[in-house]
Amino acid sequence: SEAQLSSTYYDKTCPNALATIRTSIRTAVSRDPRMAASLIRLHFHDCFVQGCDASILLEDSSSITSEQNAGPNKNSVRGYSVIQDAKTQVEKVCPEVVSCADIVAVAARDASVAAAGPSWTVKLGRRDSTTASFNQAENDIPRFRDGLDVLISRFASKGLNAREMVALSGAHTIGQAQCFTFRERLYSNESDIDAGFASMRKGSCPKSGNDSVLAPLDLVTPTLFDNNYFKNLIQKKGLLESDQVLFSGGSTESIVKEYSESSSTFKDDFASAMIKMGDISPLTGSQGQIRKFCSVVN
Ligand code: HEM
Ligand SMILES: [Ca+2]
Ligand SMILES: [Ca+2]
Repeated sequence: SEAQLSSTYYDKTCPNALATIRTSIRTAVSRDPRMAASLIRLHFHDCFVQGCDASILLEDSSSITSEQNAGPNKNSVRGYSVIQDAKTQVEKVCPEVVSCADIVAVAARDASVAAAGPSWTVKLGRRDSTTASFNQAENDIPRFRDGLDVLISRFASKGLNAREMVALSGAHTIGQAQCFTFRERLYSNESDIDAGFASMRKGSCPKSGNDSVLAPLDLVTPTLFDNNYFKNLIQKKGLLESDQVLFSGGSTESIVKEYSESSSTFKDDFASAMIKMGDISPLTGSQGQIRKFCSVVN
């Protein structure tokens, strides 16, 4: 008899929670448009490690080995301070009521809306962990060199099917990636990369050069949450190997094609899949705690 998340969870205890978070996220995205992408990714990397429990926000301490230093996160995940800023505003109106985990989930939705992506009703009532798992962050978060079968099984182990995985990967319709994440794909003489696209990207990502130079994950509409990501894949212009592998002769090709032809199908499925991802093993009831500061256990 586990407690369920509910969209009305704070209606009585903090009626202004959602409006307060929204204002905070809108301000952050208007200052730095890329933050919309970064906040969606932050929720993903939280939920894939111990569930959606704000474990990713905990910093190193005597009792915590931070997930922030794990391979997929280090010098890569952004937005920690944006979440803390929203938490600070929420604490002013309702101290010690709203979890950091819920703020991350709401921020991801508000970020999607800010980038002209879909909206959805966020379920609430997650509590914050008192632990983090560096090892799970190393082992469970998908990697950019993963093949299709590995990707499918990683998502399956979190309760998400292949169609949901393809929809969620559509988050790469916005945001940026560093050179080291796609360099091998550019120089490996693969047949599944468009030659013109490869030579364009080689310009700013030479064989031996600055690893951290950025390129847009969607070359056509990098700040707009649309279905162009899927059109790119059909043209062999996916940036990461883990992007292109979704349209490379495997079982997910028909889903990519479907999303490339219907923006509304993609957006509806993305919203549903984000709700399902937000449901990954939440702490509820008396489990965990409501942190006072998102980066430390009370
Ligand atoms: C399918 C497996 C996935 C892999 C292997 C993957 C990998 C990556 C990598 C390597 C980057 C660039 C990081 C960097 O260069 O610092 C990135 C960026 C990003 N990822 Fe994913 N990702 C996956 C799925 C997802 C999902 C499910 C979401 C969200 C629902 C997501 C959202 C994003 C966003 C929005 C960015 C851009 C972030 C920014 O600009 O700050 N990704 N991803
Ligand atoms: Ca987590
Ligand atoms: Ca786009």
